[in-house]
Amino acid sequence: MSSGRNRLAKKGRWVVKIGSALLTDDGKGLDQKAIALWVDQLVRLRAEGTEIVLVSSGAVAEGMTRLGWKDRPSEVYRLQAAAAVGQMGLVQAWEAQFMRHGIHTAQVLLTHDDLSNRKRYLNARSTLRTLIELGVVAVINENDTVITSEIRFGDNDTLGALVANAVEADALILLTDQKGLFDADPRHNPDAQMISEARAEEERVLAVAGDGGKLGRGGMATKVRAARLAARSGAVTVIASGREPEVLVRLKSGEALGTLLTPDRGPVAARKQWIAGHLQARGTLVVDAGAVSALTSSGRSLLPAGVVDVSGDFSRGEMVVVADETGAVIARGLVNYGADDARRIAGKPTRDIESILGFVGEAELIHRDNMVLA
Ligand SMILES: Nc1ncnc2c1ncn2[C@@H]1O[C@H](COP(=O)(O)OP(=O)(O)O)[C@@H](O)[C@H]1O
Ligand SMILES: N[C@@H](CCC(=O)OP(=O)(O)O)C(=O)O
Repeated sequence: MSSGRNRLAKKGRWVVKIGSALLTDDGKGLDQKAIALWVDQLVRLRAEGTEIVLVSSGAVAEGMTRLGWKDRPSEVYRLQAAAAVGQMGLVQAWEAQFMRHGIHTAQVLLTHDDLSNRKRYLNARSTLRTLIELGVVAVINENDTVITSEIRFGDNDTLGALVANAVEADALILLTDQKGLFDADPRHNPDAQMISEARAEEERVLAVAGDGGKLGRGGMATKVRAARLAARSGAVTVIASGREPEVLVRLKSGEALGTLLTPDRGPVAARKQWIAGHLQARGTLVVDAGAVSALTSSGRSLLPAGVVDVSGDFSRGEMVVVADETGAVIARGLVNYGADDARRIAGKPTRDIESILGFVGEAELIHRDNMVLA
């Protein structure tokens, strides 16, 4: 088994994204039988220790069916209205199927901005991680009411990748209506061959990926781009057919189904680069010797108690530098509290956060997962 396939066989966290064509049987209405079968598989994976987050498309397609529309409208406001109608059916279908197994689901509607803006990213991340801890399956879709470009291009693949980044998933599984990525679009080239495994960054992989079908979807191009995004936090991506019997369970057992797209870096290195890469530091937290040792020797999160000084003007989710009392930079990370709140809780025990601020966002000022040591 290749090392990428091997990663799928381990316990881990999967983001499973199911596309519109599959969910609605190519626009004919929600395929309840297929949904029941995917849920049975997801429940088995969970029982074996895999954590699952679901990204479900299909709101526009289901809304069109419910409203009796034959053709996908080009007006964005009509697409948004259709999505609002269809989303009702979508969440009902997932909830009913998971309830058969006594598993709670949660509806989460997100935009790409929510996962790019640092503050909202941290908020979405905390909610999703809490749902995972509670054993609830999040059913995520785009918040189509407030977005325009994503709905025009029909792209939940990117959303799946951003979610994979946010929850630090080990794998992003893109279930679609083809067996995988072919070296040419099989709708137009009957001789096209499937690519079983490649690096997400390989040029040829993006070069062969074409657009989607009549439901106005992103096609393979958005899937390959999603794999590249997912690779930023070290996740592997699989593009596979949701119609393949037991596809999820078989992937988990390491079977070489679909196309596996692998990251160039391991999860830790990829994530560190992602945090450090694009952001400018907005402030500095000066920490005492105890905190320096907790961060550098014990790999701990930064608690307010160890902070002796806060400078700069930053908001929750922005990047700050952590320095020791001589000014040497120890780490960088995404801060859980804005500058004013950070100043008020600096030097205080975590248990006092609530009485000082009137709420507790997080116990840490910077969680170790959001921190890169210098
Ligand atoms: N190289 C390729 N290999 C496989 N499918 C391709 C390729 N290029 C384009 N496609 C098209 O991409 C479609 C899947 O993408 P899309 O319709 O957006 O699905 P989903 O709704 O599942 O996201 C396939 O039906 C296929 O026609
Ligand atoms: N969020 C919208 C559009 C998403 C979409 O079409 O994505 P996909 O079918 O996965 O390429 C929906 O639920 O219909």
